[in-house]
Amino acid sequence: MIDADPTLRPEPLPEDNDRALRPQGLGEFIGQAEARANLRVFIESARRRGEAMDHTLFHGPPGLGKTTLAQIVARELGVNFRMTSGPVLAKAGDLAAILTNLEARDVLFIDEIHRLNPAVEEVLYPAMEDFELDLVIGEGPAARTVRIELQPFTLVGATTRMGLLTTPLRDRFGIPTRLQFYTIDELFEIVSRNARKLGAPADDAGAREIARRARGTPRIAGRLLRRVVDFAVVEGDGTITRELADGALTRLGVDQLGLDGADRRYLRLVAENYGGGPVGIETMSAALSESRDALEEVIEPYLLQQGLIQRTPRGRMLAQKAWTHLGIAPPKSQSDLFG
Ligand SMILES: Nc1ncnc2c1ncn2[C@@H]1O[C@H](COP(=O)(O)OP(=O)(O)OP(=O)(O)O)[C@@H](O)[C@H]1O
Ligand SMILES: [Mg+2]
Repeated sequence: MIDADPTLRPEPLPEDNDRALRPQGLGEFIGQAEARANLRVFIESARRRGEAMDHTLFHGPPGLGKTTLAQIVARELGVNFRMTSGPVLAKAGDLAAILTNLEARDVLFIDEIHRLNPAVEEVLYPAMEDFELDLVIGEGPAARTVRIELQPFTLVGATTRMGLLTTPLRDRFGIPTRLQFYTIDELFEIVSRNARKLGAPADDAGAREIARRARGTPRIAGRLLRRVVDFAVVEGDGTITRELADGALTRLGVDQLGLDGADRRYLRLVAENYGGGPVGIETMSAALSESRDALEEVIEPYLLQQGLIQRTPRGRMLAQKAWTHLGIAPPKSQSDLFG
């Protein structure tokens, strides 16, 4: 595009969109009431004492606000925010370079912290505990260790897989915080606010319809809202009503419970190929051509929370609600189970 009309801007990247809707302060952050109330106290205390806040770990399914909260913590503490992620830190030296550049009380955010290389993790232990770095200089017999003092800092880790964190790492977080799926009321507030930010009027029933079908997740609420806005602009009069939202979401393959195609494929596989289960996660992974991680991190948490599936020692099983939702009658052995 050369010499384009300035009104014909290229579509902003999804990242930019995300940024536009990201809450900036704790007061603007909706939901996670318990985590928010606690963080408020820890932030205020650190500020008054003039110390670095204790290391904080956010864990929970994708899109619930871990990165957002980490940024908010730094902003509320009035310190710099440095961001990296587990897979990016390949060598101990990479982490050492970041740590030695931190200013007093800064927040260092490590996303996907369960994917840290063990050699890098070793460096993190004394850094977190004593704000010290043990660096090995040279090689072979000439190698020696030098100790470097670090500025006190706050490590904020985020993970979708708490279970994959090593115990020594987990134990070094003074503030472990589990994020929960959002209620429909909370998502309703988020959708209404974001609709205003996007300049797309949504009536209450329209906003609620999107909230109901957002899988308990603000990121999904934001994504669905944008698509519904598209339909409202092109096929409606620009206003988001319940009918418009319902029609748009149905066309996008998001059903009444907010399940998408991948969720339904999962449920249908257990129902149709395994008589409702139990079926092992590896078998599911192979049959769906999805990694086990994706099933456990992204798909299953919401199905479990909704009471659609159960985890048993022998594998996953469908609950009665899933059969009803799929409109399939459970096999005899299963319906006996449900009485
Ligand atoms: N409480 C909230 N209120 C409003 N918007 C929110 C809230 N929490 C998250 N969001 C929005 O949802 C989107 C996803 O949030 P975020 O990136 O913080 O999730 P995450 O937990 O870090 O996800 P991932 O595990 O994939 O990294 C962002 O656009 C953010 O603005
Ligand atoms: Mg994130």
